[in-house]
Amino acid sequence: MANYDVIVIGAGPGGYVCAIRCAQLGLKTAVVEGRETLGGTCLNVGCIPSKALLHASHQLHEAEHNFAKMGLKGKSPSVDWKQMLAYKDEVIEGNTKGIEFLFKKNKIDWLKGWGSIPEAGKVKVGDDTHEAKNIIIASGSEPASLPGVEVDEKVVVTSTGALELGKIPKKMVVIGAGVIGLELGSVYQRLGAEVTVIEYLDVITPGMDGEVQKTLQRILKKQGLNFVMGAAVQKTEATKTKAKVTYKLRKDDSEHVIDADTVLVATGRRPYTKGLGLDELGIETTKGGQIKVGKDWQTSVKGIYAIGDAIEGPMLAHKAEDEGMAAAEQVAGKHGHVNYGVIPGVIYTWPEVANVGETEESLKDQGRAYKTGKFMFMGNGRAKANFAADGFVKILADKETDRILGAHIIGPAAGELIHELCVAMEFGASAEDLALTCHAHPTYSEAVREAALACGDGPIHS
Ligand SMILES: Cc1cc2nc3c(=O)[nH]c(=O)nc-3n(C[C@H](O)[C@H](O)[C@H](O)COP(=O)(O)OP(=O)(O)OC[C@H]3O[C@@H](n4cnc5c(N)ncnc54)[C@H](O)[C@@H]3O)c2cc1C
Ligand SMILES: NC(=O)c1ccc[n+]([C@@H]2O[C@H](COP(=O)([O-])OP(=O)(O)OC[C@H]3O[C@@H](n4cnc5c(N)ncnc54)[C@H](O)[C@@H]3O)[C@@H](O)[C@H]2O)c1
Repeated sequence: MANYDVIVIGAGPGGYVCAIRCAQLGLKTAVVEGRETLGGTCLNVGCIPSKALLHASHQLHEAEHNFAKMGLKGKSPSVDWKQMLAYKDEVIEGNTKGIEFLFKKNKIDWLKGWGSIPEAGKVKVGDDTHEAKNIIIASGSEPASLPGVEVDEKVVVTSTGALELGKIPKKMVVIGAGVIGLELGSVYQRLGAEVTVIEYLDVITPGMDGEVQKTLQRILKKQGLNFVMGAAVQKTEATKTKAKVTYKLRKDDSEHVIDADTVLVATGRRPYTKGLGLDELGIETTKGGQIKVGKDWQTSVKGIYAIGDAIEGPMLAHKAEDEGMAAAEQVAGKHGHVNYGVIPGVIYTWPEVANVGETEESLKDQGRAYKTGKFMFMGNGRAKANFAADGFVKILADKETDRILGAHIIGPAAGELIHELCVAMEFGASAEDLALTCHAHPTYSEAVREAALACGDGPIHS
């Protein structure tokens, strides 16, 4: 069979980006993918379809809540669920076909099927064994399971099933107030479902800045999402059309039961490495099943690398992409680099939430002296005009040097605004550097500048 410089296993954002960079660097490259389409979890059942449904349902929310205020009167649109799903599928197809085009353009072979690694330097796909000087595992992740909860992807679903429900449920229970639970919970709440989110902890979106957690939960509650906090789900019992969810409140151990048409299990994801032959190869993994890698993304076996959701770190598409590019550069004899301190996270609810770097909590834990510059979107003219004045920008800077250490945004276009702060942090900028940069008016970005001003002598509009 063919000989390659590199075979990448998995065509998600980690794998396909890695393969394109390998090809750009002159390496003969193939990608093994078992799915029918390229793009992995992100393009097929993750980032892209969920954002399509968030976009569509947000338009409905705007029509129902804000159009009349602007003088746009008349009946709000009704929901044609089949058409909404068709739109979502078209978006997926456009994106996955786009990766096929990029593979052809970069002369990357797609080896169709599920791959395994019989020994270093060899990848088996079906009956064929291919040789490769380097192998990069980018096999991604799958939804974590929950004891007592049996997923049928019809009534009790993971995010995958939730992206193609037969109909909009009247009552939905979401287990887990993490990113998936809040994004997809918001979709169905906007489309008319009564959504209850059951969360084990006392806060939503663990790990995020505490003030943002509280603000987001308050806003989502106001939009109509119900929360049961500090509750451990014990079991689900499903028929063909309904389910009962039993949970225990941690504070008093009392047991409660709630009914739903659909139960979304969104309690995290775990690495997917089934069938690769890791144990036989002696590739070391963590207790959580992540493949262990060194600073160059090489595993414990020489010539075999791993990236993306299959290794440690945040399970995010852009983190996987960055590792894909860096690993490709390592393989090509260059110096790949990922700055793990500047990986943004975005939750695509309305308002959006975005963060990068340290939180107040992590800085306190480190005992590091910091200052906070905060600006409410209420003082931003563009946000007020667009009914988007909920939320704030918060910048955390070193108390002595003024260097930006982290930023937290809840508000309109937070997922775009955060990148100004990422670039600033990459360049080692101070809050004053941002505060002295002219920002166009009227833009949401002015709120970022005002937060930077708040780290110094104070913002203008509050
Ligand atoms: C509902 C949802 C929404 C999300 N939204 C976002 C978001 O908005 N932003 C964000 O940054 N992240 C988001 N994520 C997370 C994001 O999808 C992942 O972090 C990202 O896809 C990881 O990329 P990856 O390349 O490591 O793996 P994956 O995308 O999981 O791709 C791995 C690929 O490898 C293939 N594969 C596995 N084993 C083999 C094998 N042995 N042989 C052949 N092929 C194999 C799989 O079929 C799969 O296609 C979301 C996830 C979900 C579930
Ligand atoms: N916008 C984005 O970037 C985006 C969107 C979707 C998914 N993702 C990625 O996908 C991954 C998985 O997302 P997720 O939302 O499933 O996981 P998550 O880790 O974000 O959240 C899981 C939540 O479930 C809770 N939980 C765990 N066990 C529970 C139980 N028994 N009962 C009640 N609650 C329980 C946790 O406390 C946590 O709040 C995340 O790592 C995320 O980064 C990212």
